Amino acid sequence: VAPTQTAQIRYLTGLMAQRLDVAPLVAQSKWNTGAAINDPVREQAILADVQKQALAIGLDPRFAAAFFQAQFDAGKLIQSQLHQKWQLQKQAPFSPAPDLAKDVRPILDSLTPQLLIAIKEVQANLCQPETKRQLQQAGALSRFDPEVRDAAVSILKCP
Ligand SMILES: C=C(O[C@@H]1C=C(C(=O)O)C=C[C@H]1O)C(=O)O
Repeated sequence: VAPTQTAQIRYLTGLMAQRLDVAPLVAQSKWNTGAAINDPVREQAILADVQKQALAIGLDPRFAAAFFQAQFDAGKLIQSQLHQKWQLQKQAPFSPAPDLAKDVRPILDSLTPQLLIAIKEVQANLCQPETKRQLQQAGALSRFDPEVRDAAVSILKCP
């Protein structure tokens, strides 16, 4: 396996992990405000932006959108698991709680252009036999549970 390919997969999965790490903050702020975990309006706004940015860097906008939808789904799984746990524990509101609009969404948005560059690099290698294994065994994603990992990674496959 070319070292550059390994480095590209590490870069991508590192960014995916950074994005998933934001999900507990989203879950906390939504726990406090009672806002729904699923926010289709926000998702559509991100996807519109993602498609525009993808076009600008010569990446297939449909692939970019499908990738981000998978990352939303993985993040929402983390949020649902946490809300379920907090319900059982009768968790009190978090204090201090992160503000979704001011503190949390800017982190997600700042990762978007980096993720787009990273998936553009990896997309070219999706049909190489080692890529699948490297994606599934990526160290950066190993701390998420298999369901979450699968939701995030399975979109990255040979077409
Ligand atoms: C992260 C949020 O929650 C959900 C997950 C999203 C994401 O991963 O970007 C976007 C919208 C929501 O469905 C949010 O509302 O900002």
